[in-house]
Amino acid sequence: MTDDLLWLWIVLGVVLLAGVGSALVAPRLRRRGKGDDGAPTAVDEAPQDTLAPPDVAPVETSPTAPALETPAPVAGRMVRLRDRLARSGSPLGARLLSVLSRTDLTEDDWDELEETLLLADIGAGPAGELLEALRTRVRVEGVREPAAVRELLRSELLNVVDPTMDRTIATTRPVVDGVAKPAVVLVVGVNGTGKTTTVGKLARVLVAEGRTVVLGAADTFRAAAADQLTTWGARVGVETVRSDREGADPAAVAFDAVAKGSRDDVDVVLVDTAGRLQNKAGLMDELGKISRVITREAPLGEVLLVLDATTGQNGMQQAKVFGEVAGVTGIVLTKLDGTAKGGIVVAVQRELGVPVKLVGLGEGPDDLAPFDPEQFVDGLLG
Ligand SMILES: Nc1nc2c(ncn2[C@@H]2O[C@H](COP(=O)(O)OP(=O)(O)OP(=O)(O)O)[C@@H](O)[C@H]2O)c(=O)[nH]1
Repeated sequence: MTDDLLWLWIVLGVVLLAGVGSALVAPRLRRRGKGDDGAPTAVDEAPQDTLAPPDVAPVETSPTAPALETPAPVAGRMVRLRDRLARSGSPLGARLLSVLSRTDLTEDDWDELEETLLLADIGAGPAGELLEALRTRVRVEGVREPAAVRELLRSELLNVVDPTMDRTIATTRPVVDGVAKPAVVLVVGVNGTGKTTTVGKLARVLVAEGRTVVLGAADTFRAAAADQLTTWGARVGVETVRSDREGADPAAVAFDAVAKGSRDDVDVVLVDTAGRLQNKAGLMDELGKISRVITREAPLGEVLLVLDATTGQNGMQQAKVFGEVAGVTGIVLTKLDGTAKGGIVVAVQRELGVPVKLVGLGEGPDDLAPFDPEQFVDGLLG
């Protein structure tokens, strides 16, 4: 009886093994050659790697993170602007100096000076003040020496640029109810002036100074703007908060960015916005909502208005609208490398009553400098 049972088990085992073996071998044969009817199967035509056994896991190729860049030091960047202004075709200062150095200045000479100033976009008000001051000093001091004339012009130009204005960017962290919040900087302006680029460059300036930063891509009008900003941030290890939906609520993105900045305990949150609003009421609504929503999470430390220096007086009207609706606290004058008309610095400060704090000097990642009136005037004088 026991022997019979043993044989039964052996026979069952052999049958089972034969079944499993053929089940494994048959598909392999089909893969290698033909189907049952000898015709090539769909599997034959498939690329070889699709036949890998399921227990071989696909290799995860995570995208290689870009190597982090080290932003250039901030000190000395203005020197580059000074040199560029000085080398530009016909520096404002050189023309002013050539007229001022004439003996016995006539009314025609003064008219020529005025015209030169107006052509440099300095604006009628500041031009009048500058000429008045120069007339008085030339009459009283009777300056003739080229070096003395230069010094006289330098000090009067410096006066109209106003070295007393506070040009620091408010990036000191505010403390609310005993908790340190990130300093929030909102960047506004007409589209194409260089807002996104400026936010990216400013992030690099802050990183160069050892600050931690989060970016908010609240320019939801153009999906590419968020991509552009994300790339700027990634290059220096800075995260960007964005919405994947084009046309998403910019205030919601701004809020999320500031909330993330608070959670991550970062020093500064920079928020980029869109500038494509059709009318003043729409602009006021959108920027008003962004500011209100941000301040629920942290105080708004700075509102920077980005202006394109090459648009000269034409950009002033738009600048004024932004100035009225956005509570601007500082100006970023971009593309100063593309104009010899440095006078716009003076005009825009006068029109808006706020200082130029940063200037754009080119398309390079570190072509943004804290504005320095003395270096600027030296550049104008050539
Ligand atoms: N030469 C020069 N070009 C600049 C400067 N700043 C920005 N640009 C260029 O200006 C162009 C527009 O810049 P963006 O930063 O995209 O402008 P934006 O205001 O964000 O534009 P929207 O997103 O359309 O609202 C880009 O080609 C920048 O490289 C600067 O200081 N000098």
